[in-house]
Amino acid sequence: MAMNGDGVHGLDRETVAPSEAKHTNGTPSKSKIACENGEADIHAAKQNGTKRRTPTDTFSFTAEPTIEDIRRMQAEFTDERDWNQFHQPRNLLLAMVGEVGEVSELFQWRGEVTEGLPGWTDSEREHLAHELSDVLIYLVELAEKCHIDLPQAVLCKMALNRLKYPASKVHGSSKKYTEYKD
Ligand SMILES: Nc1ccn([C@H]2C[C@H](O)[C@@H](COP(=O)(O)OP(=O)(O)OP(=O)(O)O)O2)c(=O)n1
Repeated sequence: MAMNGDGVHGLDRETVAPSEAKHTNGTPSKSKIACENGEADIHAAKQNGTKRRTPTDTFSFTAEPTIEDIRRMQAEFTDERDWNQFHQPRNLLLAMVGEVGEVSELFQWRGEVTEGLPGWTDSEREHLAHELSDVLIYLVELAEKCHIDLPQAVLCKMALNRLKYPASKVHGSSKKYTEYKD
């Protein structure tokens, strides 16, 4: 039986970056504070997110289904087929990686592809939409089966990314954070 929302525990944020979770004096670490501020970040992103791009660059998603909606729909799909018995974390991981391979196949041998995929046919776009959806569906179910609250984990990880890559420091550079000297 697939888990309902009650069975999915929230992410223990201290497991996201265990080595950084607390300073030795017991005060919360920067990363823990960053994770806790994630909720505020989402509102700021909603207000500022599209301002930095020109109108021709903007593309946005519809609001639904949410990640939780996707988790629930996939749980119903597997329950109806008695497939939960096959959907352990490792199998889901392998299935997801297989679907990532199918996405890669669509880009294979095309050379660089620019944003918006100019030149792709409707059928190629539809195929890509299907394969990307397969990846997302398996990713969401994998997170569920690992008891990772994916939306909260994403908020937390983005907050950590902002700490690791301050815009003022890395603007316009694609260097890995380990390449910065200070
Ligand atoms: N045991 C399974 C089999 C399928 N699916 C669901 C999740 C994916 O969204 C989709 C994957 O189906 P396929 O394995 O048939 O893969 P494709 O749809 O990519 O078909 P193909 O490999 O022919 O492109 O169906 C699932 O949850 N569990």
